[in-house]
Amino acid sequence: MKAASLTVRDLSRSFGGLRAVDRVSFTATAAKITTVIGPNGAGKSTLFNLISGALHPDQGTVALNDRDVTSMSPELLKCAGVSRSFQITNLFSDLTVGENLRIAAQFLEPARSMFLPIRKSTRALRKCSEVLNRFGLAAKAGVLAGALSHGEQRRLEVAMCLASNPGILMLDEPTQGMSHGDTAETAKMLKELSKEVTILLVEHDIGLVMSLSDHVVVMHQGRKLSEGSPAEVRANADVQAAYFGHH
Ligand SMILES: Nc1ncnc2c1ncn2[C@@H]1O[C@H](COP(=O)(O)OP(=O)(O)OP(=O)(O)O)[C@@H](O)[C@H]1O
Repeated sequence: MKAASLTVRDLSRSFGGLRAVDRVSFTATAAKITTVIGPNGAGKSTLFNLISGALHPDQGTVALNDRDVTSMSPELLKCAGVSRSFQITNLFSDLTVGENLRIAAQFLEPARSMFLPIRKSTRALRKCSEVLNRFGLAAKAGVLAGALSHGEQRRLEVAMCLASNPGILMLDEPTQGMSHGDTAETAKMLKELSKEVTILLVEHDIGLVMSLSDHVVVMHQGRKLSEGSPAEVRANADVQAAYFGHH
């Protein structure tokens, strides 16, 4: 799929009396990196859950290109082109790197291919080898996912998201727990990927956010406090007070 744009309008969700996400609107432009930031409890994960279908909004819409995808199940959203990785490691640790990718790429095949020998799943197999090479994992194809380093596991998660050929890739803290070197390498890879797939991130590492993002959405207490280029957001007085903690 070609890189898609994602537009969120007036999205809201409460838990009891708490408005975790309060009328948030923004657009993740096609083939760009948009990052959602904000202090703990700002509503970033809830927003991601609303967009990716894990939670239903009380109000508001989510559109992929011009198609309304509000409240679609995560499975249908994946068919529509939204692929999401999670903060928690989401791999089959007893399967090899290649097998994990094969499962993710099987999505590209018609359902009936489940009953055919694996070698007949040519699209999935081609995608696997492309993704293995691209993510520098080809030499590890036969290694159990559980035996990879933390950085490699996170890389495999992103690779698995991409194996379904999405139009938008949603990543929740893709560099969490990574070494400095792995973080830099992942940043480079994401920048490269963003030429062909729209990327929507939640990220805490503010240095990374500023160097990597094309567009930043700042949340605070469920609301969108500000949005703009990294430089615009950094210069915004409200953001400085609420997020960076100075006035
Ligand atoms: N399932 C839930 N039930 C009740 N309250 C919830 C639920 N999920 C989130 N909240 C509350 O909604 C608010 C926003 O939480 P959310 O996890 O979306 O914030 P966040 O910005 O992702 O925080 P963090 O950076 O710590 O992950 C918080 O006050 C949280 O306690």
